Amino acid sequence: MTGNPWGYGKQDGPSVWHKNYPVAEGDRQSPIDIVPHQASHDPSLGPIVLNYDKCTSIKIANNGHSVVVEFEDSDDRSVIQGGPLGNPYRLKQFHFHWGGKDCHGSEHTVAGNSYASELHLVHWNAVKYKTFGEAATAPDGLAVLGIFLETGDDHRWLHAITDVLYTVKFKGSVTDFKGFNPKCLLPSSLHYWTYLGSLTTPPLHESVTWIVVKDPIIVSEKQLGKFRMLVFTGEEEDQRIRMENNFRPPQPLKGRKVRSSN
Ligand SMILES: NS(=O)(=O)c1ccc(C(=O)N[C@@H](c2ccccc2)c2cnnn2CC(=O)NCCCS)cc1
Ligand SMILES: [Zn+2]
Repeated sequence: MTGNPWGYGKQDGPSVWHKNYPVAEGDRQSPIDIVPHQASHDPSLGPIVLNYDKCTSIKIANNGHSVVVEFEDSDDRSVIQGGPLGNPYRLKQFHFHWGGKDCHGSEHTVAGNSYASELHLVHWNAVKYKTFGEAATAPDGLAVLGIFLETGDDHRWLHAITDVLYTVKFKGSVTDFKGFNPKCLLPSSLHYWTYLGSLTTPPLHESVTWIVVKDPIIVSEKQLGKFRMLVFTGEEEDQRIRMENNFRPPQPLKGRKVRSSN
């Protein structure tokens, strides 16, 4: 396996990604700092609709950048629609970004404030594109639902994930992970901000309609701490680099409009 093409360290982190991925300096990069009072309220923005009842989770994996739960996406069994979306988008995976301490870790910030972590539910436009890879390079190819995580009380459903993280400690490890419905990780209100952006990791394709939910979910410090026992490195490597601070900082808005649902 070739060396790490990109990462979050000094030598291979967000500040040098532009060298191999020039789109890093593009006009619709993510994440961004969301300034609520500058977002324009758009009454035509309907509610987000999640049809996850038939969703089929398959596995949980450490891909060397984050911990990812993958879903069966060969049909429209679990989709997101409504809001700014013109058609349903298929759930493919979800993953997290987090910090080394609770004061930072999210990718999007709100009026300059970071949350401890951010959950990304990644969907693709299977109406217009044949594969995820094709959709990932199209301007309307992907829709990512972002949920902030804040520390406080224990989150009863996040245990299903934090209790198995030890099985995917090393880069490249994968474990069966069936029967998990991510609807249990959403806050009660799905009021959101939405804007046109990009993947927040290389290849940084400008293909994402971002839907960032305003209300955070609350998880305990203990639960969040379990994400930090993952490592970026493979089991066979002699270096063990703790997986934390796997977030890209906010990028220039470049004149984009952020809209808010009610
Ligand atoms: N943070 S985010 O929600 O904006 C986000 C969402 C999805 C992807 C993604 O699917 N990336 C893979 C991909 C495969 C085919 C075409 C393009 C992109 C890829 C490329 N090299 N590795 N991967 C796996 C990967 O990065 N998976 C997502 C883990 C987030 S840290 C990346 C970031
Ligand atoms: Zn992400």
